[in-house]
Amino acid sequence: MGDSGEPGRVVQPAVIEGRSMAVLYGSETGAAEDIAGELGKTAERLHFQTTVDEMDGFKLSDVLRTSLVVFVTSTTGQGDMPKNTLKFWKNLRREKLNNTNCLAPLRFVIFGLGDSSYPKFNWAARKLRARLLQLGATEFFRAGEGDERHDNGIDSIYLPWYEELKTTLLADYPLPASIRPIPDDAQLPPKYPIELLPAIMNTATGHDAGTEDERRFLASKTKSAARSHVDRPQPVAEQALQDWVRLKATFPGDFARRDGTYERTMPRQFDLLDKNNQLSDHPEKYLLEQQPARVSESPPADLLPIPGACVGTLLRHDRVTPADHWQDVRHLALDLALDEKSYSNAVEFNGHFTLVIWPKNYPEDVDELILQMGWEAEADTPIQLKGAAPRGLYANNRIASLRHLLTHNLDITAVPKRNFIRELIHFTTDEREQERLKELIEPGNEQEFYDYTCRPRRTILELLRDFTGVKIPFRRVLDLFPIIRGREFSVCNGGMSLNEVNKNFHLKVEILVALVEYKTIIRKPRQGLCSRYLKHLPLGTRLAVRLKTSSGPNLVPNIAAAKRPLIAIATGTGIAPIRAVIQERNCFDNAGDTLLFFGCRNRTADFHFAHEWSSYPNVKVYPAFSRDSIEPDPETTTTTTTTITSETDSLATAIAALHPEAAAAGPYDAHKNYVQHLIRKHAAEVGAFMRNRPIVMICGNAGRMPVSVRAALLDALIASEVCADQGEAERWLGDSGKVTVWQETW
Ligand SMILES: Cc1cc2nc3c(=O)[nH]c(=O)nc-3n(C[C@H](O)[C@H](O)[C@H](O)COP(=O)(O)O)c2cc1C
Repeated sequence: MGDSGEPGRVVQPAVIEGRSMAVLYGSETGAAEDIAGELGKTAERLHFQTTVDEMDGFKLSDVLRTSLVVFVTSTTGQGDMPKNTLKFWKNLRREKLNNTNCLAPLRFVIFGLGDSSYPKFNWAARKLRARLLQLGATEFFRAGEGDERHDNGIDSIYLPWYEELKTTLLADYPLPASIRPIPDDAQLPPKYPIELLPAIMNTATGHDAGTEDERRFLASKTKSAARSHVDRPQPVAEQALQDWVRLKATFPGDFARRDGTYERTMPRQFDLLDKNNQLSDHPEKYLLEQQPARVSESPPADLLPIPGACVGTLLRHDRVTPADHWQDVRHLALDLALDEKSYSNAVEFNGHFTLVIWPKNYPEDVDELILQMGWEAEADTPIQLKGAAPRGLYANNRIASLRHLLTHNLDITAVPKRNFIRELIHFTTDEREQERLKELIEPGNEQEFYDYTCRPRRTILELLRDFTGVKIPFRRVLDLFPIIRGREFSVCNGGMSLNEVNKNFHLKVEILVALVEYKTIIRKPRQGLCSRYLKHLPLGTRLAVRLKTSSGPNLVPNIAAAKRPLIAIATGTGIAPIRAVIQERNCFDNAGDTLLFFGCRNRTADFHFAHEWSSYPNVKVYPAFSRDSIEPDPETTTTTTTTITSETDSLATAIAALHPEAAAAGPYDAHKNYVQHLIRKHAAEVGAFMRNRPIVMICGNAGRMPVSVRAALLDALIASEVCADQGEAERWLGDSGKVTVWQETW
């Protein structure tokens, strides 16, 4: 044990004059932030004085005072910079900096995170890199571009890039002969240590914790809290079996094999489930059991001090898919109480919003972690941060207790990242566990790591169950556990419907949420943290939420925009932003026509908002039911306003000429019924819209869907003779003077 009471040695990086590094990230959902955190730790081990921060937390002038800067940024929206880089980016783009060579002293490197199914792949990183070079900065190592579409996601490109970067840093920035890199078996000092405050006023009770009374009170509270952890004793036989299995395991291969066999035989993409509001269309991979996971006590309703948040009260909470449907989709409505300024900003915006919700952990999970880590004695004592709080931690400086922090702020059910596992090595004295943990993150073992973590979506809590020797010192929790991030949901209503609450400065917002629930072969059915939290939220619950304007262009800024034709293509809950935009457009007189291509499984199960479209005479719907009979029945389809037009022979011939292989199987891929097939089928109408400067929205599943939809739009442009060939069609679709394309896929 070190003198801090922690196992292992703690080594402070040396202070070496002129050796500093800033790792600056731009991140929407945390992937780039994780990578920045890992790079920051590596830099510390190489004795760089290191700062890790979002780009907007850093001034341009500070960049020049740092020896090396590593930029890590994802791309969002339609090739846009993430929100937490916009200030920095605006500064960098100032015209007066042009031709000044003002960044000549800067040595930098950049790693981008993107998704190649978007046409503007990794544009944020590319734009940033181009501007830095233009202003005279020098790249000290090659840029990297991670792609979510690769087999192991971003890691496929990132890991080799990271290893090479480390080697380059050591070679090009050698340490003085007397100083060696901090080895992996030594710990870095904590960045966000917390301390217990037994002697301060306990705000919850009003008692002075320093008095005899308070000490007794806290002691009894702690005791009962400790007792509450063991309210679910494990049957002896079950325990013995688990111990035996663990003993026999040659980890991690054995665990991974047992856990991964099933998934490995299925198509990939399992890791995509990590996204918000998303459930990829492969139910056979997660085989959700119909009985819900056991629900105990709900998370407490405390409202966190989230900047820019308002209080939302749950007005509506309906499951909109049948109980026997594989996917549980919820339609929620909240009454948001805004201040006057936020209200008028929102009303003036006219565009479409996202709602950010911060989920919480369930008390039973928190209890389990406390017991497992042996934190019973400290769990209910007030705590205080010793220094600055990590970004995104929305808590008062003086926090009610460790239990409170674990419930409201720390994501104890996240999928463990490599960095987390690396740190755990310091906190077990069991050599076999240390070996297993090391093996898991060793270069070359990426597949094992994926099979053990991402693919079965094993949670941190479950990992700690497998490594019972790990005891994390409570002072380190903020350094180890990820912070619970707000989850963003596309608001699915707009226009007049926002004002249905009828109270001053209140807005009614609705969201459509596909609950992320599935079962892998390891133990229990899984639910995303937010899905589990939302699923059991009773009406009337008050939540701290943030209403954000969506990234990218506002699609309905004025009447002229509302009059433009709209080609909307959605799958599943991707209908959410489209419904909002249709409602917003139809607040204006003579709003333009809409062609809506909507893909789902069944007319009766997940044709979301089907009954609503008939109230808009300017909206024509073409539904693609992938699991119903191949061709929608014209009779019943017209009742939902869709008129199936019979296509001309010449159009069919034109499509067949473009895709002879499909034509051989029958016209318009007759064996399939996805949105892209309907776009081709109705190419004449699509073409007519294309001639009139339409807005094109593509929303829903990421991956193949947007790529196939774009290919179908190109085909439609050619088949309808708007464009002569593929090249012209591509230029047409890429020309913002002819068409505005807006994509939101996840
Ligand atoms: C709404 C949305 C828009 C996106 N737009 C792009 C894009 O235009 N180009 C791209 O390469 N990747 C795009 N992506 C993919 C992200 O850059 C990628 O998933 C990245 O790993 C996210 O990192 P983050 O969690 O740090 O934001 C988009 C993702 C989402 C959810």
